[in-house]
Amino acid sequence: MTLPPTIASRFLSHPNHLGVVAVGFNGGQCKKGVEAAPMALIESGLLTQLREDLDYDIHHDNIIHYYEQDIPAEDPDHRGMKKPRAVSAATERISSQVYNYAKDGKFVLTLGGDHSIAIGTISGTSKAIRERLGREMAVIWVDAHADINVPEMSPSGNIHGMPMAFLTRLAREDRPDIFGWLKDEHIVSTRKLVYIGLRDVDRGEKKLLREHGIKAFSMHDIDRHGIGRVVEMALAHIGNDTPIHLSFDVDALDPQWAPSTGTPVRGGLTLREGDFICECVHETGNLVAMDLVEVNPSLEAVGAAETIRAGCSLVRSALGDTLL
Ligand SMILES: NC(=[NH2+])NCCC[C@H](N)C(=O)O
Ligand SMILES: [Mn+2]
Ligand SMILES: [Mn+2]
Repeated sequence: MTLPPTIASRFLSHPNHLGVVAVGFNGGQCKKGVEAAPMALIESGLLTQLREDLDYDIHHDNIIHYYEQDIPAEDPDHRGMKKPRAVSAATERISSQVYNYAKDGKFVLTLGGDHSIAIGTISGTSKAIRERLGREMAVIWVDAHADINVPEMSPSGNIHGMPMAFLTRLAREDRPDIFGWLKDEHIVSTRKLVYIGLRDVDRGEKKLLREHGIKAFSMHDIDRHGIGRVVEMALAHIGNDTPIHLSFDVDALDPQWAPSTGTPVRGGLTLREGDFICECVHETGNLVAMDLVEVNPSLEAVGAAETIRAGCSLVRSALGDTLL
């Protein structure tokens, strides 16, 4: 029997080539342990499965990057942000790692790390897609949280709650050592951003989503319409001719499925619903990159193996694994 074809994104020149970036970074929030996720995911066999079961040609430097050389000795708060220089330096480097794979027309899979790393991943694909195809890319952000706080309105100062603000330029900073390296080619339009799974959105974030008309499907919408209809509406908003970057925060899943994460929120997606989102995004043939973030194997230790298994399942689904 031949393997089922993994559909390739029609936007990639090497759709079966997978560039993997293992990002052991935890500086966007305050809990230790999230830096161990890429190692745990890889040790559980994720890359082997992608190679052997799904036929991907894996490009990986076999290094888990911790970006220690990028962490400055002094890193005082700036505009209420914690560790702004460390996060800026790490994400600047991640951005060029992701860009280097994406510019060759490879699919880019990034294993986080906390969600601040999306400042690097999304800016990297966005720039490569602009250069290669002369077009803007869309972002599907699957998360309990909107992660679109402008620094001044963040309740925590944790940058993992802010990446979409910097990526859309709702937050701007000109200092080159604090995200000033983000240029126009890195930016994503608020019209091309869609959220799925939201249930813990800060007051200021709700205001931003409303004011900028950002498309968002909360758990309420999923309860009302069902996951099938919600994914259909999310994809319809993006349109069928736009490359997609999928940023999946494992805390979008209910803690029942993914307890080992830094900011769990009850009332989330089932693992099947999470996988279904990934399967549907894959089926568009437009997916060019995926992030899996916020797996923290040291939290809720009894649930760590389950959380890692859930993460692997999400990645396989997004990369074309099918049930039949
Ligand atoms: N990537 C995450 N898990 N983000 C959680 C963010 C929580 C909260 N909204 C904050 O800004 O601090
Ligand atoms: Mn989250
Ligand atoms: Mn998040």
